[in-house]
Amino acid sequence: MVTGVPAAVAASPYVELSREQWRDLRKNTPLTLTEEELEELRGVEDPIDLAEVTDIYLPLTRLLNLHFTGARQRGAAVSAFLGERSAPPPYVLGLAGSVAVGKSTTARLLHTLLARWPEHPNVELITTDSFLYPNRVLAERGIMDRKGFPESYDRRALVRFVAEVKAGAPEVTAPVYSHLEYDIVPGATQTVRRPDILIVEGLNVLQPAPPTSLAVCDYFDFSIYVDARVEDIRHWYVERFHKLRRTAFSDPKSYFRHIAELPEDEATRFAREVWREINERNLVENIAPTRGRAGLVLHKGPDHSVQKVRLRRS
Ligand SMILES: Nc1ncnc2c1ncn2[C@@H]1O[C@H](COP(=O)(O)OP(=O)(O)O)[C@@H](O)[C@H]1O
Ligand SMILES: CC(C)(COP(=O)(O)O)[C@@H](O)C(=O)NCCC(=O)O
Repeated sequence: MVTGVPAAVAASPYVELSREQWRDLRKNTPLTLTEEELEELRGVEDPIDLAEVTDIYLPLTRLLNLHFTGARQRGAAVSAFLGERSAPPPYVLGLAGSVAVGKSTTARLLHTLLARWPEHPNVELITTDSFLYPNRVLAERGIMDRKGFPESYDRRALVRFVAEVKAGAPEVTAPVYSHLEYDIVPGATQTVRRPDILIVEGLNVLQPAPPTSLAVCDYFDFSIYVDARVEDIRHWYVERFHKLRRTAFSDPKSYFRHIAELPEDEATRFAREVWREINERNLVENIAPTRGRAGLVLHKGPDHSVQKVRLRRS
C-alpha cells in the first residue's frame, strides 16, 4: 500500500488514519492557542498537551469547519428553493463515549477552538447530564444505581431541547446538573441563544430512537465518538476519582464527602466497584454499541493521546 494514503476499513464506511496521517491533514490551519491560553483552558483537571492540540484537534476543527460550510450551503439551497430568507439553523455536533474517556475535555477544547473561526464564533456546549432525572425520581423508580443508563434521562426533554435549538428558537433553556451535589440543581437553568454551533456531549447521544419517535442524534449534523480500551478507561476513572477525592470531595456540599475521609485502598475499592457495576456495564451494554453510528471515532492510547482516527465517508 502507498504510505500516506488512508486505509479503507474492510466492508465499512470508514477510512482509518494513523495519528501521523491525521496530523498531516491539518494543512494550513493556523495554531490558534498559545501555551498560556492552553494552560488557562485546561484548568487543574486536564493535563492535555500542546502537541495533542496541534496534531489532533486542529485537523479536527478544520474538518468541522469544512463540514459546517457544506451544511450552510445545503441549508441555503433549500431556503432558495422555498423562496425563504430565514437565518441558517445552528449546526449540531454530537460527542459520545464512556464515562471518564475524556468527553468533557474534548468538548471544552472543541468549544474554544471552533469559536476562533470567523465562520462560527458563537459556540455553545450542553451536556446531557442536564437531562438526568433528579435523584428523587431515580430513587422512586429504584434506579439510583443506573445513573447514566438511557432510562435515567428525560429523553423527551432532551430531544425537545435540541429540536428547538435546531429550529432556530431565540432562547432555549435546560436544567443544570451538579457533579458536586450529584443531582439536578433545583430551579437552576442554562440558556442557549441561537448559536452557530451547539455541541451536545453525553454518554448516550448516539442511541437510536424508539420506533415512531426521534432521538437526539436525528438532529446532529456530525458526531464524534471518543474511544479507548476498557482497561485504560477504568484506570482513568479511578485516577480521576482519587484526584476528586483530594479536591472536590472534601467540599462539605459534596455528595461524596464521606469518601474524602476513607483510606486510599478503600477509596480505590469503592471507585472500582462503581466503575464495574455502573459505568463499565453501561459502556458495554449501551454506549459502545453506538460507536458505529459516529461520523468520526477518536481512538486514544493509554496516555490519552489519540493514536488512530476513523472517519466515515458516507
Ligand atoms: N487529552 C487528555 N490528556 C490527559 N488527560 C486527559 C485528557 N482527556 C481527559 N483527561 C483526563 O481523563 C479523565 C477523564 O476525562 P473527562 O474529560 O473528565 O471524561 P468524561 O467527560 O468522558 O467523563 C480526567 O481526569 C481528565 O483530566
Ligand atoms: C453524570 C454522568 C451520568 C454522566 O452524564 P452525561 O453528561 O454523560 O450524560 C456520570 O458522570 C455519572 O455520574 N455516572 C454515575 C456513576 C458514577 O458516579 O460514576
